[in-house]
Amino acid sequence: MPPKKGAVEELPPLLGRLGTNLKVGILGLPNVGKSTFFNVLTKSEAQAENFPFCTIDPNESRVPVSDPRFDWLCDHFKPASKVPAFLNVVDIAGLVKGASEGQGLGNAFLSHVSACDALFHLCRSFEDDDITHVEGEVNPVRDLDIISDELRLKDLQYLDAQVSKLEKLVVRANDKTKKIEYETLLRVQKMLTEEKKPVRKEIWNEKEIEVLNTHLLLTAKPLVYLVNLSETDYIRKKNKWLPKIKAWIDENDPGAKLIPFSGAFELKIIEMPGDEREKFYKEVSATSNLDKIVHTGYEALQLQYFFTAGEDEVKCWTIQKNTKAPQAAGRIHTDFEKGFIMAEVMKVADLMEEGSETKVKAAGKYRQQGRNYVCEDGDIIFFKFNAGAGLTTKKK
Ligand SMILES: Nc1ncnc2c1ncn2[C@@H]1O[C@H](COP(=O)(O)OP(=O)(O)OP(=O)(O)O)[C@@H](O)[C@H]1O
Ligand SMILES: [Mg+2]
Repeated sequence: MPPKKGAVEELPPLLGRLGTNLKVGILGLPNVGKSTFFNVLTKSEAQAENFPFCTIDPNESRVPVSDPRFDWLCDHFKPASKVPAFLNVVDIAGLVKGASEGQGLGNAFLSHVSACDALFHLCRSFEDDDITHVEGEVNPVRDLDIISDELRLKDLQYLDAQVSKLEKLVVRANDKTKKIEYETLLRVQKMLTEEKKPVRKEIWNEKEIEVLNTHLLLTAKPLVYLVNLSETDYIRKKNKWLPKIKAWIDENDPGAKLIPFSGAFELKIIEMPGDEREKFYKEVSATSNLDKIVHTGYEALQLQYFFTAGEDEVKCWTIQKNTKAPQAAGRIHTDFEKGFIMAEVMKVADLMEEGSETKVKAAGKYRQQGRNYVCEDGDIIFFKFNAGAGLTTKKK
């Protein structure tokens, strides 16, 4: 049956926590360069020392997401206030083999992972005899196995308890309301045990996603692999482990992103004044990879943003993918969502091409969208809403 006219059509839910204040955690063995990466990323002062477990409490910071469209809008409107989008990043303590059984920082560590919505899985591919490796020698492929096993084992441990609780209700007490939950978790348990496949790799239906979103398993979190190279290897774009890491990903996490970077290279350029840095980039034919990492992390969180733009302010408003216009309006104020009338949408590319809002309108590219409009990344939106007493207000 076609949906009723004017009704809001439902889109399939996303796997993961609902909300816009999502964060990406930096995951890896001790002493692989997580805090160094966090520091260069956030230019903050979290401890980066040459000894395992130097980061005990998770450090959290936010990093602006660069966007030439945002820069162009700021240049165009010259607003008093400029607010970019941010990626929330958490530096987590190192995980060791056996963490799921309480080794190292064990469960405390895993609860920090659990609080994140996506993960940068960082592995060490730089040699340095002065920097201790908890497993003896550098071998990122073995390290990838250790970490992914720990996450899987932790999920299994959690599932064992949940499944036996649900079994009592569904099988013994015939509670039909818990049947889907029980069956979904059984399927996850089987998949993690027999195929060793992470939850994020399976295609789930809507009901299953609803169940999974009440459990938030560690292997359901989107993951981006970061390989920490020596400065020399990063510059020459070569390292003996890279093909092996790629092969490991193809086998264990096909389709996942792999981004090489170098903590040492990034530390060096962070100290340089802008013009010196540009000169150095040319000299070595390499540039920082941090921007790419930030964008990939933001995408892994399934986030995007729309703009509000005017002389007062140019601002990026973070929304989850598949967000409809009324909910996007609700990001600005709950009244915008409650009294939503329409969204007036303009594309940055059209504004760039035409030169002004008036010309975009004249060219017929300024669109009025209703409740079912799914916001697209980088839309410039003006919401019209009914402010309680029947008053129609247009708000930027
Ligand atoms: N690409 C690199 N090349 C050489 N040395 C590096 C590189 N990246 C990081 N290091 C060095 O490795 C050491 C460990 O780094 P860091 O403290 O960032 O690790 P960590 O993963 O946060 O450790 P922990 O789990 O103990 O918190 C530091 O001395 C750092 O300067
Ligand atoms: Mg650290």
